Amino acid sequence: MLFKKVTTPEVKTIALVAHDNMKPALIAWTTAHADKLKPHRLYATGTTGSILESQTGLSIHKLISGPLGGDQQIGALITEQVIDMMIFFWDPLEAQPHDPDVKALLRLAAVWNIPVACNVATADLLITSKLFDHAFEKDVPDYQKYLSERT
Ligand SMILES: O=C(CO)COP(=O)(O)O
Repeated sequence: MLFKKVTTPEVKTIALVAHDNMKPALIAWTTAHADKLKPHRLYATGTTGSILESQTGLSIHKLISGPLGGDQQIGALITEQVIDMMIFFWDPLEAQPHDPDVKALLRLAAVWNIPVACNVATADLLITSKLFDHAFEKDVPDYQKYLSERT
């Protein structure tokens, strides 16, 4: 795969997602960091977004609920390079009906070099990074080159 440099902007688009048993942890984390999150554009799967909005007062663009396709919507936004960062507290102790979608979302986040936090410790590291509020460069797949070499 050929890669190219892109700049992740200062104001980021951040996806927030949590499975049901992990929602309390995401609510607590989002509440604790609401001031730092507020300047950024926030997206979430349906239930997570509705709860976070009502509990934190943050404005959140809500997608479909995860089991009904929300994980796939976030994955699609990653391939369109809309999402810059993802906080996804998936449940390591309970199988989900949409496990294939969860795996697909995590795979696309890896393909597109998205910073992802799957637990509170990593989320804390990301949000306290000096790059959280600054632009930074990263490598992503160079789709135009990929296409031109295959056609
Ligand atoms: O299932 C999810 C992620 O896989 C989250 O979906 P909800 O936010 O709708 O609960």
